[in-house]
Amino acid sequence: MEGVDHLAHERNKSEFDVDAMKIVWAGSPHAFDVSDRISKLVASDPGFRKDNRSTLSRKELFKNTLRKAAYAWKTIVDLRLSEEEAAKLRFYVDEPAFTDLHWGMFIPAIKGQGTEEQQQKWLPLAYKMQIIGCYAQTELGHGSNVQGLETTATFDSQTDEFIIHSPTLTSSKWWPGGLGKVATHAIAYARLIVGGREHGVHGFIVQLRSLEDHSPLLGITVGDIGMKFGNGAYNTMDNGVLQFDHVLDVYSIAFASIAVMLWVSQVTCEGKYKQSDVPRQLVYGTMVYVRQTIVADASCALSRAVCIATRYSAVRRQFGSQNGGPETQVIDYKTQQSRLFPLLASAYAFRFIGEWLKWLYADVTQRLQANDFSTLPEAHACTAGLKSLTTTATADGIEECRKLCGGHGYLCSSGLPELFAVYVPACTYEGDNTVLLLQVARFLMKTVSQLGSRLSSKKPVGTIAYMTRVEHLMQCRCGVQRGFAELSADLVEAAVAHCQLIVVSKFIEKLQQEIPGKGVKQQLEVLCNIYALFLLHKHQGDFLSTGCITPKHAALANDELRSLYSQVRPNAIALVDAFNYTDHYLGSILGCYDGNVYPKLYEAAWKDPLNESVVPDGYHLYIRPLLKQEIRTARL
Ligand SMILES: CCCCC/C=C\C/C=C\C/C=C\CCCCC(=O)SCCNC(=O)CCNC(=O)[C@H](O)C(C)(C)COP(=O)(O)OP(=O)(O)OC[C@H]1O[C@@H](n2cnc3c(N)ncnc32)[C@H](O)[C@@H]1OP(=O)(O)O
Ligand SMILES: Cc1cc2nc3c(=O)[nH]c(=O)nc-3n(C[C@H](O)[C@H](O)[C@H](O)COP(=O)(O)OP(=O)(O)OC[C@H]3O[C@@H](n4cnc5c(N)ncnc54)[C@H](O)[C@@H]3O)c2cc1C
Repeated sequence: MEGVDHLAHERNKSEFDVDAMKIVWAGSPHAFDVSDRISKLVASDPGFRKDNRSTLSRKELFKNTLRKAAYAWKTIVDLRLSEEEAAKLRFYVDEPAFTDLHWGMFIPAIKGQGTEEQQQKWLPLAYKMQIIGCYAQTELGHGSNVQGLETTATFDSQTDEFIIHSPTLTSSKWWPGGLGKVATHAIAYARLIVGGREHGVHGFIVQLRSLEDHSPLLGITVGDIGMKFGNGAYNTMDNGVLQFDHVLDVYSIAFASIAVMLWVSQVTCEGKYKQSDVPRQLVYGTMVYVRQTIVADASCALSRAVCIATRYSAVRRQFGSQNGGPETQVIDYKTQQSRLFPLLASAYAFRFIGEWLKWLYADVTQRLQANDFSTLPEAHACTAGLKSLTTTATADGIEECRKLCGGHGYLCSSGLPELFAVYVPACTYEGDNTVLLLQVARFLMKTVSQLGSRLSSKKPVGTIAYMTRVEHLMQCRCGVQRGFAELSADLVEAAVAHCQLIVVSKFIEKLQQEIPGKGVKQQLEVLCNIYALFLLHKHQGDFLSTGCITPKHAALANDELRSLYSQVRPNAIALVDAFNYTDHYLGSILGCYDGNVYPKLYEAAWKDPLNESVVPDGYHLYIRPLLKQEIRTARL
C-alpha cells in the first residue's frame, strides 16, 4: 500500500544515529545540506524525469538529453545556484552528457594548464556556457599511448599560428565525449612541431563549430562514433570522431607566443621553442585530476547499487516458512550477507579514500604552484592505482548487486542494468585499468626499498599485514632477474595489493578522527573490519606466504567475518539510508525507500509500450498464418 513503510521494521532495528551517519557520508553538515536540498529539487521537477529512457530511440534519447542539459542550466541560472550546487544538480540529473566533459575536463584543463591570459580569455566564456568544450586526446589508433598520438600542430612563425592536422586515418580523434554533435571547442592534443623539430604532445584550444549556426568550421570533419554498450546508458553522450585538415589555430593552451608560460613551455614570436624546467608530465595534469574525481564517483555508483540490493534483500522472502509463517528474508541467508556486506563496506571505504585523494590532489597542486614536484610521482601512482582499483571493484560490484536481486534485478525498472551499462566504461576511460596499474608497478619498483622503512613505523596490526604483503609480492618479483615486461602480470598484482593497503590504512585513519553520533563510529569500525578481513580472506594465499599470518589466523579471520556480518545485519537498511538517495536518483523499484516493491513492479510492467495493445503488432502478419498453417507433416 502506498504511504506504508514496508521497511519500518528494519529501520527500527538500527543501533546508530542515521542522521549523523548521513553527515559522515556527505562529508560535512554543509555538504549534506547542499546534497539533500538539490537532490530533492531535481526529484520533484518533472523536467528531470528519467523513467522513460529505455523506451526512446537514440535520436529521441539524445534530443531529450540536450533538453535536460539546457533545462538544468536554466534552473542553475534562474535559481542563482553556486558552482557547488550546480555540480550537485548535474550529478543528481544523472545522465551522461556533454556537460560532464565541459565541466569535468575542458574547464579543469584550462585552469590547470592555461596561462593567466588564456584563462582570462576562455574561462568566462566556458563558465557562462557561451562556448561548449570537450577533451580531444584519444585517437582511433592511440588512447593508452599518449606519446603515440599522431595529430600534428605545426607552428607557423610567419603568421604566429599553429596548423592542426590529422595526417592519417588513425590520427582521427575518436571517443571524446561531447565532440560528436555539441562541442564548439576542443582541447586537442597534438605533436608540436616548431622549425621542423618535434617537441612531443601538447594541448591546443581549437574551435570546431561556428557559434552562429553550429556548422563545422573550414577543415573540420566531425560526427558521432555510433551506438555504445547498452540501450539507453552512455548513448545519451555524443562521443565523437574529428579530423583536422590543416586547421589554423591561434589558441594553443600550452603555448602562447606572446605570453610567458608558468607551467609548460612557450613558443616565442620568433618561433623559438623554450622548454621550461618542469616535468613534461604536467601536460597529463587533467587526467590526474579526473582520476581522483572518478574515485569519488565510484563510491557513488557502488553505494547506489548496494542501496538497491540491500533494500530488496530485506523485502524479498524465499523459502524457510515455518508452519505457514512468513518465508525467510533473503538478507538473512549467510551467502547473501557474504556477497552483499563486503560491497556495503567497500562503498564506505571508497567514500573515505575519495576524500583523502581529493586532499592529496589539492596538496600536490599547491606544491606545483611553488615549483615543488617532489610528490608528483606518488600523486600519479595513487590517482592511477586507486582509479583502477575502485572502478574495477565498483563495476564488478554493480553486477553482483544485480545477481543479488535475482530475476527482478535484470529488469530495467530495477535500475541496475542501466547503472552497470553507464558505469563500466569507467574501467577504461581516463586510463585503461591495467595500463594504470602498470604505472603503479613502475612506481613500486622505484620505491620498494622504502617499503621496509615504512614497515617499522608504528602502524596498526592490520596495516602491517597489508604492508608486508606488498613488500613480499614485490620482493618475489624484483628478486627474479627478468625484465619488467616479463613480470608485468605479477607486478600488477602487487600494484593492486598496494592500492588495497592504501584504502585499508586510510579507512583506519578515518576512524582515528572525531566522529560524532550515537553508534556511528562503531558501525564504521565494523565496516572497516569487514573490508580488511574480506580482502584478507580473498587473498589469504598472499598473506600466508608472507608468514605474517598463520592458517589459524586465516580461519579466525573468517570466523570474525561471519560475526561482523551478524553485527551489520540489523543496521544494513539504516547504513544504506545514510546515503540519502531519493527514489528518483536511485531509479529503482527494487530499491524504493518504502520497500513496496511488488505493486510497483506490477504497475510498471503495464506501462511498457508493448502492452499498449493486447494483440501485438505483427500478429496478423506473422503469428496468425503460423497458427493457421495447414502443414501436412506425418511426424506431428
Ligand atoms: C554513476 C556513473 C558515473 C559516470 C562518471 C561521471 C563522472 C566522472 C567524471 C568524468 C568522467 C566522464 C566522462 C569520461 C571522461 C573520460 C575522458 C578520457 O578518457 S580522457 C583520455 C584518457 N586517457 C588516458 O588516461 C591515457 C592513459 N595513458 C597515459 O596516461 C600515459 O600514456 C601513460 C600510460 C602514463 C604513459 O605515459 P608516457 O609514455 O608519457 O610516460 P611513461 O614513459 O610511462 O612514464 C614517464 C614518467 O612519467 C611519469 N608519469 C606518467 N604519467 C604521469 C602523470 N599523469 N603525472 C605524473 N607523472 C606521470 C611516469 O611515472 C614516469 O616516471 P619515471 O618512471 O620516474 O620516469
Ligand atoms: C565511454 C568512453 C568515454 C571516453 N571519453 C573520452 C574523452 O572524452 N576524451 C578522450 O580523449 N578519450 C576518451 N575516451 C577514450 C579512453 O580514454 C581510452 O579508450 C582509454 O584511455 C583506453 O585506451 P585505448 O582505447 O587505446 O585502449 P588500449 O590501450 O588499446 O587497450 C586495449 C588492451 O590493451 C592493453 N594494453 C595497452 N597497452 C598495454 C601495455 N603497455 N601493457 C599491457 N597491456 C596493454 C589494455 O590493458 C587493454 O586490455 C573514452 C572512452 C570511453 C570508453
